[in-house]
Amino acid sequence: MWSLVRKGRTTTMTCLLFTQSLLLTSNSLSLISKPSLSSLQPHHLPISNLSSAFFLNPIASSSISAFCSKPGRAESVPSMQSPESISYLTQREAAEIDETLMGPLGFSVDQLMELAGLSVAASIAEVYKSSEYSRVLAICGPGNNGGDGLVAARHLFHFGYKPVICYPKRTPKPLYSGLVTQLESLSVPFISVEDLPLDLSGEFDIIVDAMFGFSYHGSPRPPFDGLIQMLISSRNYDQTRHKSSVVVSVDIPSGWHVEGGDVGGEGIRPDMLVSLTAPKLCAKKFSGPHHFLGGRFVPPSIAEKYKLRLPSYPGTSMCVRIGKPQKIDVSALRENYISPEFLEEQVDSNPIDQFRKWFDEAVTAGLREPNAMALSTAGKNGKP
Ligand SMILES: NC(=O)C1=CN([C@@H]2O[C@H](COP(=O)(O)OP(=O)(O)OC[C@H]3O[C@@H](n4cnc5c(N)ncnc54)[C@H](O)[C@@H]3O)[C@@H](O)[C@H]2O)[C@@H](O)CC1
Ligand SMILES: [K+]
Repeated sequence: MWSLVRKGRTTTMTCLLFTQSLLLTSNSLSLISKPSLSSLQPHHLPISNLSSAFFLNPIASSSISAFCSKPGRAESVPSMQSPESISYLTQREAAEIDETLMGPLGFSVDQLMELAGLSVAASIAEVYKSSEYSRVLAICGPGNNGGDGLVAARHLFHFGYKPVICYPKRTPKPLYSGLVTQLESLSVPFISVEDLPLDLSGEFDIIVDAMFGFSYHGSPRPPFDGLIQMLISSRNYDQTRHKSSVVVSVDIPSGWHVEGGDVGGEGIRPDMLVSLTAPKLCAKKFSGPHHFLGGRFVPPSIAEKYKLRLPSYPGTSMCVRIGKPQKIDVSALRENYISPEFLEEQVDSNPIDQFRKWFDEAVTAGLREPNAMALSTAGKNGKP
């Protein structure tokens, strides 16, 4: 919403934008005599109710795009199944389901891996928008969990992220070399463990932990012991930072016991866990803000055999959230923008032309629906 407020010789323009709606308040172009918010209220919610309302400088497109890309925004995927009511698999059950899918049920490993990796990328994109979290490091292990990471990185590339791959123990099977070739053909860089920066948060917004999945056992061997330590220490180190990289674990937080979780209490603490097929028992110990389920390929026969209670996937989505998203502090979403005074002469005399300028700015700033607006008018006395 924009309003021009006459103030002596000058006109003060206040721009209040909420949920991408533009609101012109004026008999022609929002010229009113009293710049009080209360005078606007017959047409709008009271300011205290406008949870996503911002004062902003309408000339500054960057302000508009800042509004469009609030960090950590999620939720086009619904869900909300209580974590207590869903099924968790033992390590043996997970391996058995794997064997059944790829045996009697006729799936191939690359098929399932493709769907698993796509689910991971889709879950990430639900929560961490590429406009704010573009720099991704995928750390991939030697098994299928690592393969999921390679696939996820490829999809993230196509979603607009900038992935970098650390894949220190390559598996010389055609499936894996194919995945590497696909990434290389997209010019996705590969980085060695030695070349990784000590401060991962300085270089990456998201770290995809695709080191180990449900076949992990024992203690991590090199170089993964060091990589896991890097994730842990980078997190500790970065607690003082304004923005540290987020860790997304694929299926299992690497280094955790598949059933017991982080038994020593010193393992990685991912921000997001994407369980595949069905969560494993360790996922009960996951306390991060974003738990998703992916791998939308479980046929009813498997679900029945293992008595799986899983949240249903909404629509055509490849992922579904488990549990409620963290409560959002609505007041923390609020941002104030100082609107500079400017002369009435600066406003185009033709309100349609002026509107067109502002509209073009909204389009240029990348608003999702720049044509969404509300229009209201005021009389010559400035009253609505
Ligand atoms: N339905 C399914 O079963 C599906 C499984 N997928 C993925 O496959 C994963 C399981 O894959 P895998 O069975 O290949 O196993 P993992 O990827 O869990 O890991 C196995 C590899 O890790 C190594 N390893 C195990 N313990 C280690 C340790 N302590 N230190 C160092 N290396 C160690 C093993 O030698 C082996 O190379 C799942 O977690 C999931 O991510 C998906 O790709 C597709 C669907
Ligand atoms: K993992």
